[in-house]
Amino acid sequence: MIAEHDDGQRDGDPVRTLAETSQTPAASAAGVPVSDDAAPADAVSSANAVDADGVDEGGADTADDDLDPGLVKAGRSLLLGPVSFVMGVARLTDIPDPDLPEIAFAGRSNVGKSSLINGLTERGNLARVSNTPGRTQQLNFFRFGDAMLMVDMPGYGYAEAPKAIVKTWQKMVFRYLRGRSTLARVYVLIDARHGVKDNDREVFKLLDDAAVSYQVVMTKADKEKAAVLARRLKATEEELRRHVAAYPKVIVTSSRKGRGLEALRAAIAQLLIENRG
Ligand SMILES: Nc1nc2c(ncn2[C@@H]2O[C@H](COP(=O)(O)OP(=O)(O)OP(=O)(O)O)[C@@H](O)[C@H]2O)c(=O)[nH]1
Ligand SMILES: [Mg+2]
Repeated sequence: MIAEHDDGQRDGDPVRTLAETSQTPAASAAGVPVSDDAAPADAVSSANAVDADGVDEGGADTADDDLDPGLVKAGRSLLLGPVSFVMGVARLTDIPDPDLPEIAFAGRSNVGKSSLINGLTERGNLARVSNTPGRTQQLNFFRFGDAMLMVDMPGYGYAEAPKAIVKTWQKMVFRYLRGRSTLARVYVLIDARHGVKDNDREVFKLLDDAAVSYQVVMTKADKEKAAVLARRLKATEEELRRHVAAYPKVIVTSSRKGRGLEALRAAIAQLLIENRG
């Protein structure tokens, strides 16, 4: 039985404004609300300590408490503020003008990209989620005020769709990652149960070669025991040290349990602050 939310974006949908919160609009023209005491990058990643007591039992990561409050506030204001679906793109010639900083969520099919976007924005149906690998088949662009664009990407690797179609969209994913001038960071999602696979390594190499900054986010942490997760986290961070464009710290998340979302929001806010220079 395939469970999916079917009220997300559609091919060729008109621009669609989604639920707007009462929060301060994310973006003054400059982007993110800034705290004068913004913490260094490492403060954000310190939220990733793995709990010692087994599979995540739910609730936000307790280490979220260690985050810089200014960045957390900026991250919440940005990600929980107004967001609109801009368009779904099947051909690179159709993508929106590169007039805002952009972040993209990449990863193997079914790793949890669309779910993470819904978790980060607390909009259950912003991005389409499915048990079937290969649900997202276009580059889906979301706009956060005047602050940034976010892209939900089709997955790479195995997908339950005709081979020729999968090949076309995966080619587009790789070309987009290589050639988008406004791409501020790619979040490469890795399933906590599976760790880094060879097709993830291909993406790491592509991003290294293209000098596109990227950070690994582990997903579905609720599905893995804490001890295994801790080992996998260490191994992944060790592997990333060999990659020039990789951010050294991994953020551990569970969209299902809300874990790590505050840390990721704060990291995105910090990125935009840095990007603004
Ligand atoms: N247990 C658990 N399941 C999750 C989590 N995040 C996503 N899932 C499930 O994983 C499946 C795939 O999620 P999606 O968000 O559609 O994954 P995706 O990477 O966007 O997939 P494609 O678009 O097909 O590449 C769905 O059944 C989700 O409910 C999580 O944090 N924990
Ligand atoms: Mg998806």
